[in-house]
Amino acid sequence: MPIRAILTDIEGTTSSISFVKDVLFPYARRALPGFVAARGREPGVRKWLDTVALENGGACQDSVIVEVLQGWIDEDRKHTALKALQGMIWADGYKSADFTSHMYPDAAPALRQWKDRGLRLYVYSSGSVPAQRLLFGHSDAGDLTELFSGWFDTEVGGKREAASYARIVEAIGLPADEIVFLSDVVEELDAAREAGVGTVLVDRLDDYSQPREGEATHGHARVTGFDQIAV
Ligand SMILES: CSCCC(=O)C(=O)COP(=O)(O)O
Ligand SMILES: [Mg+2]
Repeated sequence: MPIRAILTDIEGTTSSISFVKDVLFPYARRALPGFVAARGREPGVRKWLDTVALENGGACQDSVIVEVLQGWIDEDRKHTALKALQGMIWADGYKSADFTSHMYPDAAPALRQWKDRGLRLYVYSSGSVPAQRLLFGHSDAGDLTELFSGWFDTEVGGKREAASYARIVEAIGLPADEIVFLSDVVEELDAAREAGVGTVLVDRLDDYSQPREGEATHGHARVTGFDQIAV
């Protein structure tokens, strides 16, 4: 079956886990109290703060919501409300050039080559769609946003649920077996495979001290960089 689209994860796949954990998360954690104080009344922000409050028993002070969110950052919770708020906070960091996003050296050349060959490229990450656009728009390899035909976050569903990939397949409008999903997380690849999508485990040795080999790959094709992916 010819491959006509690539769907890629971000953290641990195009970009290092340490960039997300050591740069993005601490930035959001530090900026959160000021962000909520300054913008907490904006409807687009309030909606997510209220979602967090509801999950913590209902109405509570903003200072409590901030503490809950900071706890979630520490736990690396992939909660849609947290991810939406993080994306808004990171916008300031990228705009003021506090950081650019990490791209593995093999990622941007491969994405460009696949695009030039006529493949359609999509992103599926736990990071919100605005955060994904920021990350690819301010990467070490320049602005890569134009390469992508679509963006998906957890509003489509969790990354370990087959139904999310079925929805993405529907949105892309190609047969599932003409799409390949790239990720560092085996459970995400299992869910994609259940939906009929092709899978490649991107096993970044800088991110994972133990290579996932043999049974640990759950039978997914395994590469250590995008330059090893033949499509
Ligand atoms: C794109 S925003 C930064 C990454 C992030 O917050 C995150 O949770 C990434 O998870 P992924 O699904 O890309 O592994
Ligand atoms: Mg990942």
